[in-house]
Amino acid sequence: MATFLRRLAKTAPVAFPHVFRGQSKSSFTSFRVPFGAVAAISGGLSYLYYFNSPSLGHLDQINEETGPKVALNPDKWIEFKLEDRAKVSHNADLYRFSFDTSAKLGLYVASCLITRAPLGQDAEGKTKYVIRPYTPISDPDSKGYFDLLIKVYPEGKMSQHFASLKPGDVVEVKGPIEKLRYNPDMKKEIGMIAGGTGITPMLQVIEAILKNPDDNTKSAGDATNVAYLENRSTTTIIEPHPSDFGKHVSLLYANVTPDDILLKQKLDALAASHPNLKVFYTVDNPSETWRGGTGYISKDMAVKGLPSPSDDTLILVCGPPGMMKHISGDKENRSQGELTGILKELGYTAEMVYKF
Ligand SMILES: Cc1cc2nc3c(=O)[nH]c(=O)nc-3n(C[C@H](O)[C@H](O)[C@H](O)COP(=O)(O)OP(=O)(O)OC[C@H]3O[C@@H](n4cnc5c(N)ncnc54)[C@H](O)[C@@H]3O)c2cc1C
Repeated sequence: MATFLRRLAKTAPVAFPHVFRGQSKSSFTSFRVPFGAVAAISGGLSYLYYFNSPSLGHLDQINEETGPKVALNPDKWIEFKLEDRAKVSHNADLYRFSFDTSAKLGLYVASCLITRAPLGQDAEGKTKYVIRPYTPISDPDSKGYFDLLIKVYPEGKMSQHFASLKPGDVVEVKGPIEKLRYNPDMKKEIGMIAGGTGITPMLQVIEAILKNPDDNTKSAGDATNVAYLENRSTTTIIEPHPSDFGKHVSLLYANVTPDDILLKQKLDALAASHPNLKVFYTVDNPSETWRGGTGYISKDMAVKGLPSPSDDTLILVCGPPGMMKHISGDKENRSQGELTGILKELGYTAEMVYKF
């Protein structure tokens, strides 16, 4: 685990006087990865649930006869142990959870999971829970661990719960929750628009497209995506899946300030080592040295940065409600909702757009 943190530290542009909450047995290394501070994604799943009858499963309930050994169960809450955590920015933390090292998490690209935490008791003395979805940023093929990157809200019920966790604590998780099911033969041109923590599902898709199926270092036990990226961006020639070969991916990523950009160094290194990936950043409040775009994602940015409307184009959108309204219209309950906003005005159709 210390290796994980050390490697992650090396990707950081600036050393940061870290504050690790809680007590860790590991010897942490200071690091900082800029992280988006745009309001967290909200949507159909991002509301408060209260449950009174917990149905808790355990990792030993994995059924090895039904297929590959996976840790997640869509019908049971499973306890996952927090292995380690690290401060990523002024308001975001990276959490690594561990499980049976011979099992995969059971996530596919792109999906999320739901977490729940006890939140007091109801009038009858039964436990109430807060439930929130999160999108792991670790490789779905990794065995024995998964990583969550979570922005902390001062009054946020679940993010404050995460902020209080220390290694050894457990979190109850259920999933996967199906979102877009990516497959290499889907579309040739992939465009992405993300705001703040909306980058997390995009990372899953980007990594799936750029992934080399023969490269075993990707699933090495102690390697995060970030650490793996560091290795492969300097020493490894990437051979994409045949159907992903030549696929173009362009990402427009909006944040409030340059320091809020999540995993910028990782995205930059991926783009530098993969000519078929283009990343464009825009921020509301640029610094004096900022060289990216300024302001909300505009029609002009979309025209220049995204693949044109076509049957072979897919545009993925994920961000806070205001951004979704501006870009594509928000989701409605659990459906995609009507396509509106600048994507509609630019000639994209509902079939060409997926809202996370
Ligand atoms: C599919 C999906 C995937 C997601 N993946 C991620 C991820 O990978 N990482 C991540 O960080 N987030 C992710 N999110 C967002 C996440 O689910 C939570 O919404 C987020 O962490 C905030 O939850 P919370 O309980 O901490 O905050 P909440 O308690 O829901 O509060 C959120 C904010 O609203 C404010 N607020 C709360 N109640 C009120 C009120 N009554 N009036 C005014 N303001 C109020 C709070 O002060 C806080 O600022 C995802 C969301 C979705 C839908």
